[in-house]
Amino acid sequence: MPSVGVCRWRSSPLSAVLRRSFVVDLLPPSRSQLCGAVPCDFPSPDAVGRRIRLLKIWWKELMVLGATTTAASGVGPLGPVLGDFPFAEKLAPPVVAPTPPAPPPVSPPANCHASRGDAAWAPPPHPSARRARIKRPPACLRLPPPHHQHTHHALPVIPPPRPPSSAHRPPSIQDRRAMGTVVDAPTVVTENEEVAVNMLGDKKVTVVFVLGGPGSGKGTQCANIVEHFGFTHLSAGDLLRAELKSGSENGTMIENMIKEGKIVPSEVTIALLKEAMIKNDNDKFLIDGFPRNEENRAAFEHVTKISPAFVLFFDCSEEEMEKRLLGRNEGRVDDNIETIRKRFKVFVESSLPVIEYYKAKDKVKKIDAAKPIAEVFEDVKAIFAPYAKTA
Ligand SMILES: Nc1ncnc2c1ncn2[C@@H]1O[C@H](COP(=O)(O)OP(=O)(O)O)[C@@H](O)[C@H]1O
Ligand SMILES: Nc1ccn([C@H]2C[C@H](O)[C@@H](COP(=O)(O)OP(=O)(O)O)O2)c(=O)n1
Repeated sequence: MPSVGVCRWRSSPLSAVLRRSFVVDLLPPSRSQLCGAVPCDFPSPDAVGRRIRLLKIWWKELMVLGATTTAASGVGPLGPVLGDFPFAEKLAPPVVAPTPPAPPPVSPPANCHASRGDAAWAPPPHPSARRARIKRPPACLRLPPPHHQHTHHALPVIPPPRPPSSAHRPPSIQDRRAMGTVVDAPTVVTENEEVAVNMLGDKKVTVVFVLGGPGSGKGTQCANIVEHFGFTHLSAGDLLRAELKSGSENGTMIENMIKEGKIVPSEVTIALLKEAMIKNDNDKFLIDGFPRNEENRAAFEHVTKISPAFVLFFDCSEEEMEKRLLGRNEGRVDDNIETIRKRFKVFVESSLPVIEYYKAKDKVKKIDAAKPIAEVFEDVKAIFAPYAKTA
């Protein structure tokens, strides 16, 4: 049994939309493997059904991880709280079959160019991973390429995005563990949806996602875009830092995630972004540093029904980004060499797949961000020309 499960209902002050969350925290050492929240918004009977389904899947994953359900922090044991789940039938813990013995080592297929020692190759999943709800791509395509330091970020060889269908979900925790990737972000089970209406209340919005590695110059160029093209800049990192300083109940969790270079649960970041967009009169937003993983992306689409006009991707070598971050001098707790390396790893493993997702939709505009600031902005300007202010 790896850890103690803590479960509670709580009201989120962050957003009227994410009113209630079913929160499950695993204490160390499993905290880094699984920590997150299933947003439970109940606008319609359909949505209730879907949430219950998601909750069941999540519950099973917890059980498979072997979480015990002991009460901790005075918030109550998992079972009784699940029993209180409004609208839900009782969610009995699934019977978990004993894990079969590990299969003998398998060599990569002849037509797979990666070698066994290569992170790009993964053996077929252990039978315990058979619960996967998605059709798995060929093993040799499953992982991003190995993480080399000081290299440009060629987009990883990953399977093309799944077609939008409620039958397809991001890989489960077991899938990711079977793949051998680090589960660096909490998992919210979300569905791929293509329901963009781009409306926030009665305002139609244009959103551009600004992505790139830490220190690639996203914030610097966003300031230029704001000045020349009338967008409002929303940095996910800045919003999270402001939230932690505000003394919010999520403050400690956010601080720890940032210090560790990890990605904060989507519901927190999305609520902050949504609130900021609603409060602002502008209808054109640069969302900087988000979505940082597939969970961020799918949850944002699900909650906001907003799809980006395009994704601005700042491509830069790690060597250059590291130099810039170490010279940034903004007093950030995560601009130290140890956390920087972790952030690079998270970027390659979790953020590049998001860029790949949008690339397949022909929505990525890639910029060579290694050039001097003014030259980078020349390239950015060409992309934003259609949004030139007409005053
Ligand atoms: N093209 C560039 N060339 C050199 N330094 C840059 C460039 N763009 C940004 N910087 C500097 O690098 C550091 C990181 O830039 P920043 O915009 O904060 O990156 P990000 O928002 O992507 O983390 C800052 O100190 C910034 O002044
Ligand atoms: N979508 C996001 C964006 C940022 N964060 C957290 C984790 C990131 O390492 C920190 C800092 O992000 P920020 O975008 O400000 O900084 P860098 O691009 O890494 O320089 O915030 C997050 O958890 N989720």
